[in-house]
Amino acid sequence: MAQPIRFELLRRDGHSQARRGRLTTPHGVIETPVFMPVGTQATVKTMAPWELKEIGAGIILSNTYHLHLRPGEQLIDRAGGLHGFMNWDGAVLTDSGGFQVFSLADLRKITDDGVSFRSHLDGSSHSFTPESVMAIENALGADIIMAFDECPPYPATRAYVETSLRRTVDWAQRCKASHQRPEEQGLFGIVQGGEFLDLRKEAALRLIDLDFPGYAIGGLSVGEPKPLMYDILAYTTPWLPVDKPRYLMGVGSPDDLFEGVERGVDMFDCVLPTRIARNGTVLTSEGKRVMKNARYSDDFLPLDPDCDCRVCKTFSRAYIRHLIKADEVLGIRLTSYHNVYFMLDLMKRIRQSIEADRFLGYKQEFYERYGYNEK
Ligand SMILES: CNc1nc2cc3nc[nH]c(=O)c3cc2[nH]1
Repeated sequence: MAQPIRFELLRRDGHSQARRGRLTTPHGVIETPVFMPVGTQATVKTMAPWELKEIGAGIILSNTYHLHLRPGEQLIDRAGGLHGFMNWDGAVLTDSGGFQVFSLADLRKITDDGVSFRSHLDGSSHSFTPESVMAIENALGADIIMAFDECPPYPATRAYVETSLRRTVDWAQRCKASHQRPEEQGLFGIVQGGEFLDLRKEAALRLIDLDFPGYAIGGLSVGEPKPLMYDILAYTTPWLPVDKPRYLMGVGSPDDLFEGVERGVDMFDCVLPTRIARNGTVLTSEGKRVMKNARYSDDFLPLDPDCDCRVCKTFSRAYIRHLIKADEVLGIRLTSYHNVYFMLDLMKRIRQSIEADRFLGYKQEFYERYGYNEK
């Protein structure tokens, strides 16, 4: 059977788990490690698809939970799936909704069959099962779809995590059995197991038996201390197939990208760059800058003098501060555009550093300038 998703491992770093790879999808070739901008409701907030294209975004994420509730997968299916609806010809990955049900919906009830919940929008009753979520993701038409899983809260007891792990593996099997478009959409399994390393290993091995084209590491970036997230990552990735992509869900900030790549992660997604942009905070090579700060009122430098993005080549900090202070919509468009460019450009430099066998050196260099001095 033709596989819609193919991964080539191009180079392994000699001094860490970092990898340089290439992910071929029905909507383009993605260089890894890759950062995926988040487009929850079929839009990366404030950005048009042609802007995403011009800054080099190859793949974006959208959310099954949100799009099922509004406008509904039937409408999107009639529009030609997410690609037709958004008029985006790059790749799309959809999350499977489990995490959003637990982080957004009300009155959730979870059983071995699935989850029932009330919409956070209008309180209407809904239920997700592996089969119903596959039907939604098949209708949305993403190139990569996530299996329906349960992301345990942090902290959670070992007993709770064990039950939810068993459920997640059982649901992964049911997703695989009910996936209607396996030749067009690659289905990734999601490794759970909480903070319990033996359960992480069990989850990985049981999902590998189901042979997915890629594996996500879930249950992280849910409030656990970062050192714990990094330790769980370092333990889990070696159990996953070296020739398949590893996707760390919901991560992360610039330092998380370095720490994740160093521990063998190929794919990342995070709302951070677009979320902080909407309150006027920008990412730069010298750290974050809060543009509302009065110190920028007559600062005529670009947001980041080292950045080649269109915003940094066109506008000053003073102008952007004015827009943000005046609540002018152009303000958050410019900060969003710059922040997404920053994350994509950072990932490009990380890929180049792996190719040049200087990943750890580049990490140290970035940390010192950005202000994460490890000393
Ligand atoms: C922002 N942090 C975060 N976003 C996530 C999305 C997820 N989706 C499915 N399954 C997960 O375990 C999961 C964990 C996540 N952590």
